[in-house]
Amino acid sequence: TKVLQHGAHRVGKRTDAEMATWRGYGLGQFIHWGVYSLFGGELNGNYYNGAAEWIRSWKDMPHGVYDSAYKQFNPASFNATQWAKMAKQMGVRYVTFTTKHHDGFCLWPSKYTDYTIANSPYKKDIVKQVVDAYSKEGIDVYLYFSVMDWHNPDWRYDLKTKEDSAAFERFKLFTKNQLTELLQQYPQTKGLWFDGTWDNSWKKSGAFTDTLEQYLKTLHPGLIIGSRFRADEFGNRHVDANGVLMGDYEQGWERKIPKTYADVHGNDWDCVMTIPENGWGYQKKWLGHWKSTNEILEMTAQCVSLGGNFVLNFGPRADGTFRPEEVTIAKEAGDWMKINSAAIYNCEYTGWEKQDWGYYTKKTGENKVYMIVFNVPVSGSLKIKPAKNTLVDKAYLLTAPGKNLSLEKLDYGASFIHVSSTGYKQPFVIVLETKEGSEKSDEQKAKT
Ligand SMILES: COc1ccc([C@H]2[C@H](O)[C@H](O)[C@H](C)N2C)cc1
Repeated sequence: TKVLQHGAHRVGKRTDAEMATWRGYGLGQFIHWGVYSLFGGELNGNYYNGAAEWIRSWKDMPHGVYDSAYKQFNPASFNATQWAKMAKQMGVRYVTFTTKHHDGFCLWPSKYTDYTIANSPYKKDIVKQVVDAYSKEGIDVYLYFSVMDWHNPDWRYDLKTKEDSAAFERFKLFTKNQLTELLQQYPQTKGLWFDGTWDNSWKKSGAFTDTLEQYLKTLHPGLIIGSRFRADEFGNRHVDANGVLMGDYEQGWERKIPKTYADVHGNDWDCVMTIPENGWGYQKKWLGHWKSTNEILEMTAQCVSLGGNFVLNFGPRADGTFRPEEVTIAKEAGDWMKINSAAIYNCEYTGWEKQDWGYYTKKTGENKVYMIVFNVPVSGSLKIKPAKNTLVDKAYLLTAPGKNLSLEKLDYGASFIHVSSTGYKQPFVIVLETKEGSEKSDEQKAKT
């Protein structure tokens, strides 16, 4: 391994209480809201076929039109308490909210630029309202912050000239100042979700990113920052030149979910996902497929079964209301979570051999394994194969703890659990209470 000045300063997961809380969230909400929500991916009847929050970069969008649109931002229907209650009902345990996206518009009254909510017709501090309302509902708040800032004249994609470097020095100070005011104004914040850090200018600022991350964690002990923030002194991102993760969790799972446990490399991680195929800000027209509640529940189970969290994005309209599809998904997912969240909250990877019927999760620190069943085979026989030296003491439906299900022993330490093979409209959970021990062979039994 190389000796790095600005590589990872920790190998392996964080072991503190704040990170243990993060690890147990299971389900989160992302919210993208800003000036881009006014356009909803459309201008003069034409639709931008990229992600709606990127519409300023569309060739058909005059920068002047976009950059003056904030003068129309006045969300009359915005009610942070209603947002937080919808999220609470859905069963999310953390929310990540856009304070400033790539367009540079600040949803808090930043002292370091005029391009903020304070100079919009709405005037009031949106970040504060969101932080306060979600914290009041017991949902932890994380703040999304885009380093790349298309509005700030000192932003640079690369550092080619002395002038570039002089401008970027000013930009780095601007960034540090804005992050300082976010942590000081909204101290309930549990972490920062960085974006817009893939350009050469940032990759060439490895030492700065290291110093800044340490400064932020000194300013706010326990702060959680993922692997999208740092660069090492060679411009590596996410993992340093020695292949060690730089950040408190792997933050690369954007609209994709790891296939196997090996893919997560023993890191903490979460997956951030859109309901439509792409697009995070409000889009008037969702192009292509958008996910059903059962698909979203399956992604949630899949992530938790591989030791991660699942974070679903909502893109409210400029007026502060949500699309009917989003309201429905929050309600339906919440109804399922109300009954089944034991299999999601504070659960982790079991290491048992994955079966076709669905996903295993394990309650952290307890001898309880959950089967989250999505695909009942035509036989109605659910095969389970506990890890070595683990026996199943009893099995029962999470919704019927008094009625033990019968386990038919098979060879090689496997068993069948027989359930009805029809009539399922949504996933269900079977609880397996486990104990240490190994299958006694018949002759072993005969001896005792
Ligand atoms: C270059 O491809 C990108 C760049 C940035 C993104 C941004 C989205 O705008 C959204 O904020 C998402 C969380 N982020 C990764 C998505 C794809």
